[in-house]
Amino acid sequence: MPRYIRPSPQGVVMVRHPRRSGILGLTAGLAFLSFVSKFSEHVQIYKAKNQKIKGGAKEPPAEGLAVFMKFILGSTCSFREGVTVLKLSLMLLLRTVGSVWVSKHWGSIVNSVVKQDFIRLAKLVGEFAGATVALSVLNALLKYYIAALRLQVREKITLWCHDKYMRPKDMIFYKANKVGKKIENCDHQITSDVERFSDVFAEVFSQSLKPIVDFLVYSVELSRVQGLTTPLTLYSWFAFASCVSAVTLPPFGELAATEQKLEGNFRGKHSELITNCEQIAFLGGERPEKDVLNKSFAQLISHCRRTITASFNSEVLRQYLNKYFCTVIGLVLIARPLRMRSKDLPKLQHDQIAQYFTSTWRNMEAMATAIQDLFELTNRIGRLSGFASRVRQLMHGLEVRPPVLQEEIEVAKQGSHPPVFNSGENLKFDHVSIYRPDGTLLVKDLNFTVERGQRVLVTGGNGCGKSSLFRVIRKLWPLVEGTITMPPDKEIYFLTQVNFVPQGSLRDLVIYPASHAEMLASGRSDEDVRTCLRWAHVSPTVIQDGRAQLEFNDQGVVVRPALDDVRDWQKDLSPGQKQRLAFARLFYHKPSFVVLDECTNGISPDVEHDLYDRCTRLNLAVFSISHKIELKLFHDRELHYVGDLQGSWTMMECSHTRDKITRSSSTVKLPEPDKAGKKESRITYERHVWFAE
Ligand SMILES: Nc1ncnc2c1ncn2[C@@H]1O[C@H](COP(=O)(O)OP(=O)(O)OP(=O)(O)O)[C@@H](O)[C@H]1O
Repeated sequence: MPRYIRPSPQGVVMVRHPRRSGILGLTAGLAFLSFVSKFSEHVQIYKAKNQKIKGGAKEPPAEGLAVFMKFILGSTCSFREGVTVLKLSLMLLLRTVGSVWVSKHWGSIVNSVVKQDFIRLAKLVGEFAGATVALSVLNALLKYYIAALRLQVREKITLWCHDKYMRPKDMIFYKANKVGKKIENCDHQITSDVERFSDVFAEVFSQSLKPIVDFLVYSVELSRVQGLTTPLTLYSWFAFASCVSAVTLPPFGELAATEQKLEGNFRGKHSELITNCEQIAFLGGERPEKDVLNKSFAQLISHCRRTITASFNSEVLRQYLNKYFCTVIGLVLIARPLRMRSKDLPKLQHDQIAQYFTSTWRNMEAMATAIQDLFELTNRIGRLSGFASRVRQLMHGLEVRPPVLQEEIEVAKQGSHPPVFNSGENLKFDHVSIYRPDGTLLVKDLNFTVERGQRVLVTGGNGCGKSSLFRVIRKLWPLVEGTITMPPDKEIYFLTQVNFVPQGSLRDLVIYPASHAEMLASGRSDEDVRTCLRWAHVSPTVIQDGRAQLEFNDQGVVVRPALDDVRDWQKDLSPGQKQRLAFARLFYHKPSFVVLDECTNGISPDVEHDLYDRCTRLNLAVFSISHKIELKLFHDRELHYVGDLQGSWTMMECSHTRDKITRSSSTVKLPEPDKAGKKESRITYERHVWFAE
């Protein structure tokens, strides 16, 4: 029971030993904080576990927020972020000190008003006006450091992800999206999930530090003025209220993670629409595609609805217990020292009571807000742990790719043809078998050699594994069995069916992935680039008939781009022009071996033939994958995949040249037997053109 009410330079104090009470208040405050942190963590883990069990999943989450944060921030953040955190903490501390000063000053102002001491009032108001300038700067700095922390964390995590995603030679960007255990909507996770995590992290950090600091400062202040009874009563009340709210608290972490997943799916559907918009437009697919978009959006919305409904019950209780009923308790606590003081003490002046009431009420209000914010943090921390678990999964998925075809490789290692890559002049296959990432055999026991300058046509039915052979050579898929001897990676060049158009100038399109500076450093010039464009029939220079091979109409103006021109090539170039540009790039790099994977579909036969001749003149070993049998004329041998379950294949001569006439022939199956009952027909091609040496 308070024995004294005495004015002091720090305001009206109601206890005999204010300093000792303050220290006890601090200790009690720290103990309460530790309870709050353990409580939130346990509630989240318990709720998530409950949710998983209800949802039928086997495993409860093994790790809490602390482990996620240690992994994410420990792998990415550094000294710079540490300094920002320190600065932010300092600002938060200073702002709380400022708020305590405002409470006390307010008490003094009320005291002067009640006493009608206008000279003192003017002095106090003047002080208030001056000191709050510093508080304004402090608030602005606080916002600045929160934004800076958010940006820095996002920057560090995103760059870390880019480093792993685009790690040279590992091709994680391909494997994570195409092979084995994929990372779902990887693009969305790197762009959106990381951003959301950084936002919520900075928010939680700033909003958790403030209530913690406020809570401790006001605990000390209230204990010092009123004794331990007031803070302990408030702690007990809030602990009780939180236990009650926890029963209705939804698993915010799980809900936030699911929401992000559904957001990613929804965005992925829009991306698919953009990628395939032309095909869909030709097919008139608006209705089914709209259904796909709406279905994905409906899943997202219904999840969000479930989340807000789940929050409703807990919110009603929290509002009443933490906000309104708490005011009732506060009023009882504030009146208690006045009501219970000893009769023998001197009578209190009105101004003293007004000062005591104003500053204590403000402190009490501030502490109650701080405690409420601490429990409110449970929601925010829940959301943070949801985002953190997704970012952690993403980072883990980028860092550690689960092995593909491991069992098959282990078996092969015990046999006589373990998987080996050797380096050598020619491309050589010794007992090589190709498997799909799911373990299906595509080709068995390939044995042949391709020397520089030789041309091999790879044929076979759709999906029999023609392109897969080259995925293994390029190490996109693992080699399971046999030895591949090959020149260095940079000596083998791949032109794929779907043409990729890099960004940049026309020159960049040809020299990709080299930069302009690298081109100059290697002694190559723009003239080389122009020559390659001409060889590939895509030169912007008028050669004959007043037209250039590369020209297009831009709003009524004929554009023939210069090498330095940067345009939206994806839009400006037709599919055939893109394929020709890919050949210009090939001629620029002049590798020893080139794989042409159905990359001439949009090119007219005269140009196609000239491009093949050019490859021969440049002495490139050519591997062509094509269904066009007339291309046999441009190849020496044919590797044919039978497409059976045993992975059979044949290798045969496919053209011969005599008297400057090249001939090739194929036997094709007829759709139905002809009048004579023949089921097959033989087609022969001849080529009389002979290119100048
Ligand atoms: N990333 C992948 N993961 C798993 N399977 C794949 C992957 N890419 C392709 N496949 C499968 O591997 C098989 C062989 O594909 P591949 O592209 O080599 O066939 P192809 O003979 O080149 O066919 P086409 O003539 O139609 O181009 C197909 O069944 C295909 O569905």
